Formats: sequence, structure tokens, C-alpha cells
Amino acid sequence: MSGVNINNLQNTFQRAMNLSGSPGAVSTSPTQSFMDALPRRMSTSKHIKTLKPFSTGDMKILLLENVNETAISIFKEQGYQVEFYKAALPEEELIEKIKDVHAIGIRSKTKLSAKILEHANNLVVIGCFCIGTNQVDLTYATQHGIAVFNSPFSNSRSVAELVIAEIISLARQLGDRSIELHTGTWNKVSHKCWEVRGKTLGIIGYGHIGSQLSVLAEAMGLHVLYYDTVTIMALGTAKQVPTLDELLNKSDFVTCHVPATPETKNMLSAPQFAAMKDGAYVINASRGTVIDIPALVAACKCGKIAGAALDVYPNEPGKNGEGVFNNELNSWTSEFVSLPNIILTPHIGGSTEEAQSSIGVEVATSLTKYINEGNSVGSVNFPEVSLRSLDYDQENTVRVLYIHHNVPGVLKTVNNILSNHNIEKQFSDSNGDIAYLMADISSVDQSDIKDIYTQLNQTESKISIRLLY
Ligand SMILES: NC(=O)C1=CN([C@@H]2O[C@H](COP(=O)(O)OP(=O)(O)OC[C@H]3O[C@@H](n4cnc5c(N)ncnc54)[C@H](O)[C@@H]3O)[C@@H](O)[C@H]2O)C=CC1
Ligand SMILES: O=C(O)CCC(=O)C(=O)O
Repeated sequence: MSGVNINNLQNTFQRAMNLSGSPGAVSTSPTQSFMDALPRRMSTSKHIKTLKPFSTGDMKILLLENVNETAISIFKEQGYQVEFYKAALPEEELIEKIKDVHAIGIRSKTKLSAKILEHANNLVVIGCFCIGTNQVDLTYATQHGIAVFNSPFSNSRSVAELVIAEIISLARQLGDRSIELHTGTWNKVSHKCWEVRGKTLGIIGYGHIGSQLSVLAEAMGLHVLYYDTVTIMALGTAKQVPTLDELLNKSDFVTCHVPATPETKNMLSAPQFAAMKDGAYVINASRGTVIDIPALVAACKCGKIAGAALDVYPNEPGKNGEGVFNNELNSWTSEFVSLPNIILTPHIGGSTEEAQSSIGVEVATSLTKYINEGNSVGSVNFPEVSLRSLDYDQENTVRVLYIHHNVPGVLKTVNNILSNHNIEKQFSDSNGDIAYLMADISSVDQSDIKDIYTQLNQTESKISIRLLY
């Protein structure tokens, strides 16, 4: 374990904030003199009042999978307790750890299934420090009032650059030549080695990554075709084709940039490989479910496909180490690695210093805003709700965050409870079955807070509540 704990000063700060643990406990606001001692650290403007959660206890964040240092700094800066691990945790350990944390930060390896999440007694928010969110049971999270954030495009460029490298590497059989020379074999050949200029790249999924790749590929003289379920404006001279088959028939290189969904599972399988040009190349840096790998192995063996570059797999090891990528993990492993012109990388599409550091800042900032202010803008599963910050002089104002089932009559019930106070501002939005109400209410005495909490907690439609002040 490589745990990182916040220092004593930050613990002192949390205690001074008196964020006592039990859900029913009433805590008092920090004194003005204490806040005066800390304004620069906690707030970007001296006029903005820094809100802190009520009745959540010390804010505990579990960070897995080597989430970037930039995120750790942001959380520590807030005085949160941070526990950090370089790898994903085994299921049993994750279940233990998740029991009392308020936030968790993961990348693509940690599966936050319902089985895991049902142990998360205090979890308020999940941060996916990556693009994909398929590793999280979003339905369960939403139904239990847990907001999920990701970083929608901070690593797109890194993935696109990796794919460019792979296009040239496959066309020139670079992987094989390099392995041969590492083992002393000099094999100077040009047979079936090609320039990429003038060839056609077929991009499946023309989103952030696919479209970025399109621009880079055209700069190298490739023609670009793309297939997407929605109509998307072509960049440069790229051309959208109406069917996957048309893309497969016409492309020399086929690369996948779609999310993992039921529709994209085994999107490239035996019939699709058969539809490709003889000697075409296949690239997948999206998700391991998108390509039927045994079918790819067969297509490579018979020479239909001249090479493939994969970054993602149906099963991936939870941590780095020798011998972990084997037949036990994926039954086709040894057969596949023995084939010529196969480039395999360990899910490193987004693994650059630039991408990781900006993802760290982006997701940690989203989580902090959600924890401290209730701001859900950018969440992948919640309605996007935010209110402007409170000013320092708004001493007796409480921000109510009320996540509830999206059914008629809720606002009436909630506003009845809040009606003894002045509702200064309020914003509510819904997304399918859930809705999120945020309200700032003033003229609230400390003694009222527990009462408001208790009354809101008893409402039928409540999923979860937080009061910030
Ligand atoms: N290898 C790695 O390290 C990384 C992998 N990824 C993966 O790449 C995927 C794509 O990333 P972005 O480009 O940022 O996503 P995006 O959401 O911007 O683009 C995805 C595109 O795929 C299209 N699409 C969805 N279903 C489709 C279908 N059935 N057929 C055709 N098109 C379909 C969408 O309309 C959209 O235009 C992510 O979902 C993630 O799983 C992302 C980052 C790093
Ligand atoms: O860098 C990672 O751990 C995951 C990258 C990825 O696949 C994503 O962003 O969706």
C-alpha cells in the first residue's frame, strides 16, 4: 500500500470545521476568525464564502489506479483525507475501503458494479479520471444519488497520436523488425511494407478522438472515411459514409473509436473482417469489447488482415507486472502474440504526462465543486445544476442539495419545509427518473439546520440530501 494522508494542519482544519460524523449531528460553521486565517487557501475570491458539507464527517477520498499527483494536490488543498493506491484494488479490499469514503477516484480498471457500490454507505461522488465510464454501474449510481464525473476530452489527443504511430508501424511492420533486432536478427525487407500516403483510413466513431485523428491523418496524406451513428460535420476533406460496410470495403486501415455499449460489442467480427480489403489493417484503442478477437486471429492467420494494433482487451490486468497478460486472462493470448505484425500495448492510449495531469486537474476540480458547492455541471449521470456562490457576509445561509425521484409534487413538499426561511435562489432540473434541487435559504439559525435536515430526510421522494453552509 502506498497511502498518502493529509497532514496535521489539514486534519486540524477539518476538526475546526466540526464536520462531525453521524448523519443527524449538527455542526457549527467555522468562526470568522478561523476563516480569516485561511481565505486564500480555500477560496479564489475573498468575497466568496466557502461552503462545507454538513453532517458528512471528515471528507474521505479514495484514489486508485495511480490517479495523477495534480488531483491529490487539489484534494489536499481542500483539507480532504486522501488515500492513494497505484493499482486497482482486488474486489474484497475495494468493498472494505469503499464502505466509509465520500468520494472515489478511478481510471478504467476498477469496476464499480452494484455489488461493490451497495457497500458504499457514504459515497457522494465518483470521479472517473478518464473518458470511458462503462466501468461504473451508472444506473445504480444514479438511483442512489451518487454523481459521476469524467474527463471527456483531456486524453483525446494522446490517443489520436498513438493511433498515428500505429498506422505507420503496421504499414512498415515496425513491431516485428524491432523484436527481431532485439534478438539479434537482421531482416532488411521491403516486401509488403508500404507508405501511408494515398491510402485510406476508415474511422469508426467520429467523436473527440476520431475527429482529431482525422486531421492528423490527412496531414500525412491519408484519405479519411468515417462511419458514425450520428451525422457529424467532416473535418478537412474527410467523408462520412452511410454504412459500416462501405467503410470496411474501401479502407486500408480501420480504426475503432466508439464507446463500449451493447451496440458496439463485437462490432468487428468474422463478417466484418470478410468485408474488408485483402491485406487491410485493424486498430482498436477504444474498448476491448468492440472487437471479436478470436475472429481477428482467424482473419490474420488466413492473411485477410495484414496486421493489427490493439491497446484494449476484453480482460485487462488490474496492475502492472510480468506474466499477467496470459491465456488465463484471455484464452487467445498465446495464439495471438505468435502471429506476425501484431502490436499490443497495455491500454496506454491516454497515458501521457500531458493527458494525465490535465485529467487530474479537471476531474478533481469537478469533484471539489460538487462536494463543496453541489455544482453538478459536467456530470455524466446527473441533471446539471449550479447556483452562484454565496458571499462571505451571507452568514446564516444554508445551501440545500436535494436529490429525489422525478415525480409530481416534490417541489411543493420541499418548499413547504423551507418556507419558514427566505428562499434566496433555487434551481431544479431532472434527468430521466431523478431530479436535483438546489436552494439557498437565508435566516437559518444553527438550531434550525438539524430540523430542516430531519424533515427533508422524511420526504418520500428523497434519494439523498446534503446541507452545505
Ligand atoms: N485507449 C485509451 O486509453 C482510451 C480509450 N478511450 C475510448 O475511446 C472511446 C471514444 O472516445 P471519444 O472519441 O472521446 O468518444 P466520443 O463520445 O467523443 O465519440 C464516440 C463516437 O462514437 C459514435 N458511436 C457511438 N456508438 C456508435 C456505433 N454503434 N456505431 C458508430 N458510431 C458510434 C458516437 O456517435 C460518437 O461520435 C471512449 O468511449 C473510450 O472507451 C478513450 C480514451 C483513452
Ligand atoms: O488512462 C486510463 O486509465 C484509461 C483511459 C481510457 O480508456 C479512457 O479515458 O476511457
